[in-house]
Amino acid sequence: MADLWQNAMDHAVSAARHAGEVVREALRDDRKQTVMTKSSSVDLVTQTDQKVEKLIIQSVKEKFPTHSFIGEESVSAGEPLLLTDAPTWIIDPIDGTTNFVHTFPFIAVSIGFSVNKQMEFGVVYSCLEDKMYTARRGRGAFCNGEPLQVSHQEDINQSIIAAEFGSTRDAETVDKIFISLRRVLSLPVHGIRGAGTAAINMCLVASGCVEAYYEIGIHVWDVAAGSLIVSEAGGVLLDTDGGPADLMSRRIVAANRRIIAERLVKEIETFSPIRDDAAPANQ
Ligand SMILES: O=P(O)(O)O[C@H]1[C@H](O)[C@@H](O)[C@H](O)[C@H](O)[C@@H]1O
Ligand SMILES: [Mg+2]
Ligand SMILES: [Mg+2]
Repeated sequence: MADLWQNAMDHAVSAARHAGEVVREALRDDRKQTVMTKSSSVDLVTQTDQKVEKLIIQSVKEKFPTHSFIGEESVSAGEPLLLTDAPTWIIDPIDGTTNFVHTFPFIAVSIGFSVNKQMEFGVVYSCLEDKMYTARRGRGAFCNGEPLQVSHQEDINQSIIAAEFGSTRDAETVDKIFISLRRVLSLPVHGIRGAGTAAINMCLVASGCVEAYYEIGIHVWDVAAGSLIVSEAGGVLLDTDGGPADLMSRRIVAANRRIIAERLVKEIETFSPIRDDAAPANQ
């Protein structure tokens, strides 16, 4: 049977690689980046985020004019965040913008692709590591062409967990984040790490470098591509309440094994940010 989406995935890989060149070029350009803010004073965006997203979307439209898009910076500029059954490109042009602004070396271009609301492929390009993570539904996950396999560890006390502080800094949210961190650290676990980008955290789960990653506050574009890379590497995805993963819920647990995911969920002080598919406030 002809593989309908391989051509689209090949385009996603070349678009992500080109986007990575634009990111590296911007880092080499010593003219000061204009840094803007979105939902909070620490939720950063730059002209490079916006430029990269436009480049990716334009290149896709030329080849796949009927496809739909959910792009982080397009949504921020007012485009609807609507996931339909249509072939949809779910794009985070720079995942790890704070890292980009500070040249902290974990910066990803994340491109997920869904049809009938099911991920068909995911591409995450770690620009400074030159690592191209890819997954095609039912066909495994890879990094630069090498197969990926999650960790075999089933004891959370022998695990490293990835977590992030996010960009919401109100006292109530910060308290909940620290309650979870304290509980997880005190299990104890071997360590807690954070790359500063959800997409790369998920690729670290898929690579077997960390046993699990969790976060509350992310968006669908942060995790769409990484979710397929994790599951195709043999991993498990849950919501932070222990239910099935829901890419629009703004909550994610990605783990190597269900036993690790479910043990982790017991320690997470979960809460519910406004969903990505919630009706706009002014309706
Ligand atoms: O805004 P970008 O695209 O950099 O995405 C990151 C979020 O900004 C962080 O709050 C969040 O904690 C994650 O790091 C996420 O990847
Ligand atoms: Mg992001
Ligand atoms: Mg981003």
